Amino acid sequence: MNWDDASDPAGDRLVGTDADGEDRAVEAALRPKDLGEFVGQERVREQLDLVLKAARARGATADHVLLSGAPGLGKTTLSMIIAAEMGAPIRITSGPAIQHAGDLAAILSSLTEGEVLFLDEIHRMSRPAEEMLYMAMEDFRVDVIVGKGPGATAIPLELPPFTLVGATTRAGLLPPPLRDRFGFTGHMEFYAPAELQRVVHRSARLLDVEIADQGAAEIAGRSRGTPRIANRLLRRVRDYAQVKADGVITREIAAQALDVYEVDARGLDRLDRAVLTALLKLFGGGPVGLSTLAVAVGEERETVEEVAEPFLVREGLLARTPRGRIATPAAWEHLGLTRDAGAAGPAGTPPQQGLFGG
Ligand SMILES: Nc1ncnc2c1ncn2[C@@H]1O[C@H](COP(=O)(O)OP(=O)(O)OP(=O)(O)O)[C@@H](O)[C@H]1O
Repeated sequence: MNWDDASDPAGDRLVGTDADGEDRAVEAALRPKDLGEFVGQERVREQLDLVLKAARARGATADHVLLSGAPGLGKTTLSMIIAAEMGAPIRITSGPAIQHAGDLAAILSSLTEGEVLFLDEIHRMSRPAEEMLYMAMEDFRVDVIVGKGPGATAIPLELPPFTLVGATTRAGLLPPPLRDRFGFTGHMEFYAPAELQRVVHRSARLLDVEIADQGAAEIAGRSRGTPRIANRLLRRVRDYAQVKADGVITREIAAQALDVYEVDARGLDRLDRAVLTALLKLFGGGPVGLSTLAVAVGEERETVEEVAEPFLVREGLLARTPRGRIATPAAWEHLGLTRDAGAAGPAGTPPQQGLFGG
């Protein structure tokens, strides 16, 4: 799975990790503004706090920072916090937007002293731009090439000191020379339910929504460890609470609302459950090949592999083995099936363990 393949084939999913238009509109209002407000990620927060405090004490520009982690965990938010804590402006761009070294030169040469440059999906920059970035990060200088062929000349351009904040879904995707030029690397983890509960409470307060502790816990438990999803589910639950109740989000209201939206107690949506149900009911828990599984749920191979499976694997419900996909005991338990009953299938499909796994 390629986390960074932002073209999510099931992009309108309530539990999708990429930001949609509505997310973007609301996220600006929900972003924590300083490290104190930023929930969770204790280790990264503490380390970053030291880096920034030390830079401020020296009156220097902060070291370059690399943030790695899945989408929606708060990398953009943290980069804005870094700028705010340093009292510096921030410029936001992304790897795919920088296709030519010239694009990067234009951005770099217009930075002001101390400015934070946030480069999202930094691993998707073009190679020439990447090489230009090495020198810019290390020496605050770039060589702008003028002309072509034997007559081409490199004109050195001095840059003001700046802080690069790079974000990537996996630090391992970066070439070592780039990775080594960051003074600090923070790995963002998925959030624990209690942390997400705090995110939900905070967002509810900002959105002026009344929510009970158990209501926030119910949303948090279904948010797949991701604040972006928690905030999105909160908005849908708020709609439900307004239309079907008195606007207050209790545990029951949150559970009913998310059942309507087909996000189950563990955060699986319709697609995840379809994959798991097919694996259990039609193939006796596997092993079964990806293509067969995809046909069984009427989806593209890529959709099953890139959209549904990563979370199922992370949750320990499905395993990818050389012989095919297999369900774990937790999958049977989650769907309330037993091996024999499950393998019999809903419409009397014969058990198929022998055929597929044995
Ligand atoms: N630690 C946190 N505390 C409170 N809210 C958070 C936290 N992390 C993220 N959020 C909220 O989650 C939403 C998504 O965060 P953000 O855009 O920073 O994620 P991201 O990692 O940059 O995602 P992407 O990689 O897709 O750009 C924002 O609305 C932000 O307010």
